[in-house]
Amino acid sequence: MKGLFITFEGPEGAGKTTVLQEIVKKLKSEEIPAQYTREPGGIKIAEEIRQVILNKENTEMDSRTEALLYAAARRQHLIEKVIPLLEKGEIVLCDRFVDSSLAYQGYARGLGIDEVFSINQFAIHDVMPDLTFYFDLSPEKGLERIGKNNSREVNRLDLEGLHFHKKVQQGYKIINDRFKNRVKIIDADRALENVIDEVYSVLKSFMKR
Ligand SMILES: Nc1ncnc2c1ncn2[C@@H]1O[C@H](COP(=O)(O)OP(=O)(O)OP(=O)(O)O)[C@@H](O)[C@H]1O
Ligand SMILES: Cc1cn([C@H]2C[C@H](O)[C@@H](COP(=O)(O)O)O2)c(=O)[nH]c1=O
Repeated sequence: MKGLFITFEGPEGAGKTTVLQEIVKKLKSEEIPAQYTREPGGIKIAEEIRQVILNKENTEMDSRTEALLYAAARRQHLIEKVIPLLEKGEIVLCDRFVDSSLAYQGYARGLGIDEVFSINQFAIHDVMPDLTFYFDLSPEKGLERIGKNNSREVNRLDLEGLHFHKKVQQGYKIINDRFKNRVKIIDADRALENVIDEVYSVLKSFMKR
């Protein structure tokens, strides 16, 4: 595929969405074709699956069901949106991808990183990101940031306790190590402008490689 698939990962409230949208604006201002998208979501069917997964009332959802729903949303999003854009040569910047499933469902929910990767292989068919930005921020600070954001709707995963979010962070450490060739760790505990500047500079260098 001709385009570039760039993913943004990290804990809740780390600043991924805010930075990602600024990066897309910067790329477009240089007339570089780039698209923002997100998981779970990005297209109608996957947005509908997102509503089911993140609905606060679905407290009875089984962990394997949760993992399969994320993988189903991922499959449809890849087929309908991501792969066609990559084939057109665009830069696709995606808010979360398979590493989220490995950290949240594989490690924090205890389903096993390898097991969750295996069900995702069925969904992604070896389509993996070219580059992943991991936004490094403590779960305490991330949850504090989203707590201050009144416009953000609290979802089912946000409501998990700090213990769960600490496990997510531990899971990401394992995954970042496993995929160190494609993961760039970004210190997200800085002024927003500094985070944007670093991500943009790493991305521009990557595009020239
Ligand atoms: N570097 C920063 N310093 C302080 N506040 C920030 C910074 N980056 C983002 N924020 C604020 O933190 C909140 C969460 O940001 P954002 O929604 O971008 O995070 P996220 O990583 O996408 O979170 P989630 O995965 O939970 O959706 C927002 O209110 C945003 O304005
Ligand atoms: C893709 C994906 C996401 N999650 C979790 C991570 C977040 O808690 C929510 C998504 O909300 P956001 O505001 O869009 O970040 O879902 C997950 O557990 N597994 C996944 O594969």
